[in-house]
Amino acid sequence: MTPNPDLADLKRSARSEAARRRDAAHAADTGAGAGMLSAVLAGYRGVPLSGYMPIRSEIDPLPAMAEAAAHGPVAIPVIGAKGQPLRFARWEPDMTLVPGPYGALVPEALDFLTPEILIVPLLAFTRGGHRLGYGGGFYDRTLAALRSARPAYAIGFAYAEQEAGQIPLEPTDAPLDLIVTPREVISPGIS
Ligand SMILES: Nc1nc2c(c(=O)[nH]1)N(C=O)[C@@H](CNc1ccc(C(=O)N[C@@H](CCC(=O)O)C(=O)O)cc1)CN2
Ligand SMILES: Nc1ncnc2c1ncn2[C@@H]1O[C@H](COP(=O)(O)OP(=O)(O)OP(=O)(O)O)[C@@H](O)[C@H]1O
Repeated sequence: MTPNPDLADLKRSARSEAARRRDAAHAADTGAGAGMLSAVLAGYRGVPLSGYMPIRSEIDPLPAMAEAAAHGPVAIPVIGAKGQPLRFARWEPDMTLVPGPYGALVPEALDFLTPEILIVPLLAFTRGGHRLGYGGGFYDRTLAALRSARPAYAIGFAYAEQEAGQIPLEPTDAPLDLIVTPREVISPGIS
């Protein structure tokens, strides 16, 4: 696809503004988010789940992942190569992790699985289910690939302050099915 310089500029400035807002929310975090996420995930016990190892000021899903791991398989993302979908390696609380590309930790021993529910990190979201990430297109490619075979349920996990009125969109942006914040659970399309 021909790159669109205006859209790239818009996304770049949306990312830096969103990162500033997330940093401020992170500094004031009271830890309430993981409880909201656990309550949602309790409805899907035993379904293969992917979480993430938080980097920068991402909201921490680890307590909810640990609880889910007591009931079924949980994985974390592993970057194979730039421009390729993510892969997901089985995660257990207290397992040995090593630094992966871009600083996120990955399991030392890789046991890959296919998640059906994905807890998706983000910089900004809209109530309509649009998402802004770091610009690698990793989750967009991953959700597109997973959804070409079977439904994959994407749960955006974020601070309430990461909500944006609108996000510059590309045709390849994969929508979120649900958004969980420490304050509320948002079903895009139902307002
Ligand atoms: N915790 C966590 N783990 C994750 C992700 C994530 O978003 N959060 N990923 C989700 O994909 C993958 C890592 N992806 C990343 C992609 C890009 C950058 C990054 O630093 N990008 C540059 C800008 C690059 C550009 O604009 O071309 C930056 O933000 O400065 C970081 C992580 C896999 N693991
Ligand atoms: N399914 C796809 N197939 C091919 N290219 C894609 C796909 N999804 C995204 N891209 C490309 O990847 C690049 C980055 O996408 P985008 O800016 O939406 O990333 P992001 O959602 O912010 O990042 P991430 O998903 O890694 O957190 C864009 O140039 C986009 O066109």
